[in-house]
Amino acid sequence: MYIVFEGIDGAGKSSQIQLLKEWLEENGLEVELLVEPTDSKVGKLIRELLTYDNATTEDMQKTLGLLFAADRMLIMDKLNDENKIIISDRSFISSLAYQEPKDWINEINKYAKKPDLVLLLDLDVATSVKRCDGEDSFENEEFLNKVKENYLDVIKEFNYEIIDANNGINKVSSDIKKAVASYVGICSSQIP
Ligand SMILES: Nc1ncnc2c1ncn2[C@@H]1O[C@H](COP(=O)(O)OP(=O)(O)O)[C@@H](O)[C@H]1O
Ligand SMILES: Cc1cn([C@H]2C[C@H](O)[C@@H](COP(=O)(O)OP(=O)(O)O)O2)c(=O)[nH]c1=O
Repeated sequence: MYIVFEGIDGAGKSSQIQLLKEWLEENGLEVELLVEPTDSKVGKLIRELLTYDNATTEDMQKTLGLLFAADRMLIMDKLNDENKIIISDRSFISSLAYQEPKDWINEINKYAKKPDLVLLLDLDVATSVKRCDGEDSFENEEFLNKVKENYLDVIKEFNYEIIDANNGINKVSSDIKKAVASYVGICSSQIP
């Protein structure tokens, strides 16, 4: 099963993925974690470009779109293991939310595997900017407002759950577990 966490910067994806992994493993399930951008040479180049002031320009966004698409192709083989639950921090859905135009992003990602479940951590943009260190040029209210709008549009094409990420960490984790339970055969009555 391929579960993907999506959301704007600082939504709580990394924190929640760790809590979900622990819970799934306590329930006897094998879990593997992935993250995009990856730690490949392509991923490292992406992270460097994200710190450049021109990262949000149309030309650079097209370059980033191609680099993100290439970077995720490097891990596509890991997504076919049906004996594990693969949880990824981001996917090509991030490209649909952050980059554009949408039809081109879909085309260059047409070989990317579609997630079985997308968990969209929906956070207020002002809170996101407060939580982030401002290193990436994307971490500004104007850009992230557009990203948040894009997420709520593109997500409808997938099997998804929207999680209110403005709550405390334990409440968010409980909501995520309740959303995931039926997909992985765990009884949700056990979830506090
Ligand atoms: N529910 C929450 N309430 C308050 N702070 C949170 C919450 N979830 C995460 N944080 C904090 O916000 C920051 C970003 O969290 P992180 O899990 O790294 O988000 P992401 O992976 O989406 O960027 C971290 O400092 C983390 O401790
Ligand atoms: C995977 C992906 C990430 N991104 C952006 C989202 C983040 O701003 C940045 C990833 O940096 P990261 O530090 O991982 O941010 P976060 O903790 O919020 O995930 O790259 C895209 O623009 N397109 C993509 O396809």
